[in-house]
Amino acid sequence: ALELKLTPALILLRSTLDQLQEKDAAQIFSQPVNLAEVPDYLEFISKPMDLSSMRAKLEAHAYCSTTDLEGDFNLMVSNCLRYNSKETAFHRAALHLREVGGAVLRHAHRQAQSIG
Ligand SMILES: CC(=O)c1c[nH]c2ccccc12
Repeated sequence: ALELKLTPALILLRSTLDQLQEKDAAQIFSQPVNLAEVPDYLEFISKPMDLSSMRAKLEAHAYCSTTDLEGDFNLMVSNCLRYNSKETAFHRAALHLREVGGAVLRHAHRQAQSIG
């Protein structure tokens, strides 16, 4: 029902995910790593994660809090830091997203406290 979609908690989660998506301007993290194009990916990464998967989980009510959302964000960033070696653009993009996304999440945690 619409009223369940528009609870303050879901609205905050959606807004937080939208802000994280905006920080990924190059859309490196917007879709799952393509396993057909990157056949060895699962040799290094046991739990792939990306922003589209996070959005699907959010709409399936898989996240109870901004902390849950942060868990998948951190997984997504750490996967990228592990698979892509330090001198790559992807590795540097993950370091940057960790910084700017961390600020987004800290603000979201504070807002979650105020809505109770
Ligand atoms: C986020 C990430 O690691 C990647 C995003 N796109 C990619 C293409 C090839 C290998 C890795 C990636």
